[in-house]
Amino acid sequence: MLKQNDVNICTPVTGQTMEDVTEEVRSIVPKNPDLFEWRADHFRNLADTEHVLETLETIGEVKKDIPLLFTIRDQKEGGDQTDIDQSHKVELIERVAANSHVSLLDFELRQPEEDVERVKEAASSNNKQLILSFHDFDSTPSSEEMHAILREAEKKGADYAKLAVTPENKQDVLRLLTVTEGAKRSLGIPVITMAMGGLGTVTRMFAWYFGSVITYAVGEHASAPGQIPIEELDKTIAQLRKYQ
Ligand SMILES: O=C1C[C@@](O)(C(=O)O)C[C@@H](O)[C@@H]1O
Repeated sequence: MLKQNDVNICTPVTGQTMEDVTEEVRSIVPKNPDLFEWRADHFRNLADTEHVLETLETIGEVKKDIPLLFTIRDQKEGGDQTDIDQSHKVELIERVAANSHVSLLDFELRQPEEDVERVKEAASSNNKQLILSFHDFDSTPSSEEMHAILREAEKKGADYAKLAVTPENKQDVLRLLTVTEGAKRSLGIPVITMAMGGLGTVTRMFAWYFGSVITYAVGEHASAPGQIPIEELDKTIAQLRKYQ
């Protein structure tokens, strides 16, 4: 599964069709990510559950033994528009949770309480891990709020607490890193943090050093602002590792 107490590089997959998604995974495999994220909100045919499950099979055939994270990102938190409503989304996640190719699910902390509960139940009854995440595409909340968000994810039963923010200046970037370091010491679950956009790129390279266990990198296509290609991230991480 994922490396604990160490960084895992995750490459999102954003294709719109079964063919695109499968080809994307196939071409990223040689780049050796630690994890794939299927950002299924970009998929054009989510309403057809059987087609989604079939696509998981084709991903399974090409992804080697690299774990797969399944995410349908809400539009309010940076996702694409989908062809399904909220209740269909939760039902689909429940079906996906039972699929053997999927190891982890990502769901937003700010989704309706009963839906978070259902996704949590789907994850634990299928032995899958759950990331509860929070994205702020406008700003960086106060340090107290960021701590509270990560703690809330733990309280709601997440296996990983994730926080993505948008910095307006370098102080915001430093606060995110400080919160990461503090949360790593005080929470009982691992944290995943990043500051988005160019100002935050340093967190994609180095937040792991402060305790974040996943960093998202471009395999073929970016899924959020500020991600850098996996080949370059690999070198940067290796460089710090060598001398730390
Ligand atoms: O939540 C995250 C983190 C992310 O938003 C990022 O900023 O790298 C990228 C998304 O694909 C992923 O689901």
